[in-house]
Amino acid sequence: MAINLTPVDRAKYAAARRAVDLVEDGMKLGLGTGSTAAWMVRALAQKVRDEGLRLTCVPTSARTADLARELGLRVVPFEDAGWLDMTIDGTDEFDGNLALIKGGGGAHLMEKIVATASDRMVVITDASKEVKALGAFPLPVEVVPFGWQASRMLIEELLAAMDVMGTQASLRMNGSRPYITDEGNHILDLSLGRIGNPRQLSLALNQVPGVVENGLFIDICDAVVIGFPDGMVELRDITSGTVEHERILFEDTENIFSDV
Ligand SMILES: O=C(CO)[C@H](O)[C@H](O)COP(=O)(O)O
Repeated sequence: MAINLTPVDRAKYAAARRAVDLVEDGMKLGLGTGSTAAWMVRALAQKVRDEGLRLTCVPTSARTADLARELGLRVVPFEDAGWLDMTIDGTDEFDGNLALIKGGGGAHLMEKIVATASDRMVVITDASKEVKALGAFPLPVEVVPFGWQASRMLIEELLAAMDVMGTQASLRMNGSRPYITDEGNHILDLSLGRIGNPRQLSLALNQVPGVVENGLFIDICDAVVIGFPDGMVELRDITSGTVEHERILFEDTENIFSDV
């Protein structure tokens, strides 16, 4: 079968494949959300088929749960899983300390809960998402629908006193209606340009009444796998301080690509 993926998808798939190599029999795994995480779910399902692994999977969104079940992975409710061994997820941005902006796919609340309840969070990404300073990607903030306008005003007031370049908070839309998260909330996307102090901003945002969670992941991610279109991957582990390079071969991927 001819494999006809975009270069970005090849990069995402390569990263996903390398991350799945970290999965061992018996693990309890958090499954992220987004297009890169979907590659990981496909690669994981293939590994389970090939090696007969027994895994327990906790998805971070209804979308991921549907895909994982469809591909035969064992999905359980988070409350039944307990502490997880590892979460593998995508990101919208990451910096040199592996601080992240997530939530472009609207799932950062569940993603943050699941990742922080895991021994390790491994992020999978293509190289375009690495930044010197976080903030070019609009920062998602999940807010409860009740009084979201008041939360927005308070957030914009707060941003004026923070080390950021922009202060605009836009309600995320789904066509002509506000976007609704899996938890029934809205999302405000903050156009910040550059975030001088992500930790301070994250703490301050979560103090605003109505804010459920923001998309900054600070000191949560342990390792990043960066994929490239030619199959090269770089695995940077911040806990061990190691950097590894490897090439993923695409030849054995027909089963995965055939369901895309
Ligand atoms: O945070 C997320 C969803 O809430 C995603 O991980 C992030 O948006 C990256 O998505 P993609 O892999 O499609 O680029």
